[in-house]
Parts: sequence; C-alpha cells; structure tokens
Amino acid sequence: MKKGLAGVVVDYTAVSKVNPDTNSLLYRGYPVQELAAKCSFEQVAYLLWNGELPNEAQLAEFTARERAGRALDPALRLIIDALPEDGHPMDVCRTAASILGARHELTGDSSPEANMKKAIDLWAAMPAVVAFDQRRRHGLDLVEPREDLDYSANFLWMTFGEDPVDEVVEAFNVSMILYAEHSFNASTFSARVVTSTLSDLHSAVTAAIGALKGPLHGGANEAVMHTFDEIGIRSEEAMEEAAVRARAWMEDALAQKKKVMGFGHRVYKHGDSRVTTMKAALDKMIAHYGRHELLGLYNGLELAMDEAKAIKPNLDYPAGPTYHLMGFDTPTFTPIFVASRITGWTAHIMEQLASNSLIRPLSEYNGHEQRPV
Ligand SMILES: CC(=O)SCCNC(=O)CCNC(=O)[C@H](O)C(C)(C)COP(=O)(O)OP(=O)(O)OC[C@H]1O[C@@H](n2cnc3c(N)ncnc32)[C@H](O)[C@@H]1OP(=O)(O)O
Ligand SMILES: O=C([O-])CC(=O)C(=O)O
Repeated sequence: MKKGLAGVVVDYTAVSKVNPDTNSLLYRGYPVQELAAKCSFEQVAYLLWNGELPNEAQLAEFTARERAGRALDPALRLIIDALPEDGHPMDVCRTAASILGARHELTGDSSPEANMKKAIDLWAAMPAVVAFDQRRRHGLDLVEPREDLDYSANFLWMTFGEDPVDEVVEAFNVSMILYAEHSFNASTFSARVVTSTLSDLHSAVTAAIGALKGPLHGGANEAVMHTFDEIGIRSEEAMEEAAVRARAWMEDALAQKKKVMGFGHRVYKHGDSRVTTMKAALDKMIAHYGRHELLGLYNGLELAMDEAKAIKPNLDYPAGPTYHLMGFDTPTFTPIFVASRITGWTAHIMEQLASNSLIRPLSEYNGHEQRPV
C-alpha cells in the first residue's frame, strides 16, 4: 500500500515535467524560469492548452477571445452578492465555477472544441470574480474590465480600480506563470479523477478548487500570511530585528511539533524549482514598497527551518507576502492561484479525456470481520 499515493506513477502526461533531482520544471518542454522571464501569462496559457507557444497572429486572436470574456456575468454577480461577506473567497470561486458551468452556452458538450472554449471562458471570467469579491468585502463597487490591459494588469485594475504600476504587473505576471501548472498535484489529480468518469469540465474544476483550498495545498499561501501576522508585522522595524523575532517564533513552533505552512513539498525534497524566481519577484516588491522588515521575517523563518529540519520553502512561501504587498487581502491569495491554475487543470482535463481510463484504485480493508446484523 502507498499511503497518500506517495511515489506512485499513475499515468503519462505531456503537460509538464517536475524533476526534483535537477530541481527543474518544464511546461511542454520549456523551463518555467525562462517562460516567467520572457512570456506573458497569456502566452503560457496558450502553450499549456495547445502544446506550442503562439505566433503573433495566434496570440492576437487568443488574447482577443480572453478580453471578450472578462466581464462579470450579471446572474453570477447576484449570486455572489447573496453569499456571506465573511465566508471564504475560495467558496465564492468554487461556487462561481459551478454557476458558470451550469450557465455555459455549451453545457452538456464535452467535445475537444467545446472544452477548449469552456477553459478559455472560465479562465477569462475568474479575475472578475476574485476582484469583485475582494472589493465587496471592503464595501466597494465592481470595477469593469479594461480591454487595453493584459490579463495580469487587468486583474490588478479590477481589484484596486487604479492604473497598475508596470513593476507590480511584472511580479504578478511571474506569479501567474509559476502557479499555472505542476503535474499530478492534489487539485489536478482531483480534476482528472472527476474527468475520468466522463463528467464535464466545470465539475472537474469545481472539485479541483475544493482540493486547492486546503492548507496542505494552495491554501498555504494564505496560511503563510497568518504566520507573518502571528509573529507581528511592524512596518518600521529593522530587517535584522524582524529576523530575530521570526527565528524565535519558528523555533517555538517546531518545538511544539507544528507544521509551518509554506515549507516542504511532496515531490521536491531539496527545494521547490519555482521559489528562486518568485523570491526575486518578492524582492522587487519589497524594494518597490520599501518594506524590508518583511524580508527580515521571511529570512528568519527560512533560516530557522533550514537549520532545524533542512526543510525548504515551497512556492506559496514567497507568493504570500508578494500578494500582501500588492494590496490583496489574505483570503484572496488562494483564489488568485485558482485563476492561474485553471490553465493547468483544464489542460489535464483535456489530456485525460483524450486517453481516458476510469481512475479507481483499490483499498485494503481494515474494518470489522464479517458479522451478523
Ligand atoms: C503549491 C503547493 O501546494 S506546495 C505545498 C503547500 N503546502 C504547505 O506548505 C503545507 C506545509 N507542508 C506540508 O504539510 C508537507 O511538507 C506536505 C504536505 C506539503 C508534503 O508532505 P509529505 O511529503 O507528505 O511529507 P510529510 O508531511 O510526511 O513530512 C515529512 C517530515 O517532514 C516534516 N515536515 C514536512 N513539512 C513540514 C512543515 N511545513 N513544517 C514542519 N514540518 C514539516 C513532517 O513533520 C515530517 O516529519 P517527521 O518525519 O519527523 O514526522
Ligand atoms: O505539486 C504539488 O504537490 C503541489 C504544488 O506545488 C503545486 O500544485 O503547485
């Protein structure tokens, strides 16, 4: 038996390759670091779905389709408005994916063409959901999308209602690319399990959102910020002092055998391939906003964890404080991950359908022996 399916290979995939030995991650053969440095999130989404990067004409057509699908569906808006403001934004995302599926013009059609359209439409629609939900929790109105902005810039625009600064857009774009895809992680695998029953794309994505919400998976980026808050963010504090307090917090947490979110990984045991790139984006945001005390907290926790257990940070660790600096509220962090990972999930859904076999493992029974009623 392999508890948690650790180390078990269950199928082929051509979407991405995670190699913990070389600490590399390839999307359709391209190193993710190179994609993050040279591409827009739109180019990467196209790559994940089509297997190749787009040429100029393909990219123009693709971005036009995405931009045409950005507005918040009025019927969905009414439903979001009816959800409690103190509920979790991941519940809003999950509900939105389900409603958008039920209302999609091609609902009931799971042909490759219909699924590609559904994937693009869902990806295009999600920033409006996430941005509107953050705004309504702060008593603010919906901001309409702008067709002159790319996906990342428009996401920031719809959240904050201000012209986004190029440096911030760049860091956000990097995070979207890094979060887009990671082989058979728990949420992607959930999507594939649902798809393997020949259920529909939106049902599979809804299940994936449920899996991503947990703190052992995508919910960790939110949990990282809770750790920072628990240690205490003091904006005027010197970096070194913040680091000392963070180290003490970590030593105490580990002495109590706590799991600290944002560290460790099921596949990478010597560090997550994406962290260096995301940390560079965080460093830029720390310099941009002049918040070096956050770097102190970041370094203090990382060093103390490394010394005590040699466990390295995962992508959620630098992503959490990056989103905090940009002005997202903490429960919005995992919904941002959703908007990005829709690309990877749906690429896997289409791949699963193209070569399907029902996913149904076995279990070892350890309950009562047979007994009479
Ligand atoms: C985008 C993503 O989804 S990345 C993952 C995000 N998740 C997190 O950050 C949650 C925190 N991390 C964890 O819980 C784990 O590292 C997981 C679930 C991600 C992977 O865990 P697994 O491969 O199952 O390893 P497992 O949980 O068995 O840990 C192995 C050992 O390392 C320890 N360990 C692993 N991660 C951590 C952590 N974050 N904090 C403290 N100890 C840890 C475990 O306590 C265990 O120690 P033990 O052998 O003394 O009992
Ligand atoms: O691969 C995993 O198990 C989790 C992860 O890092 C991701 O989904 O990005």
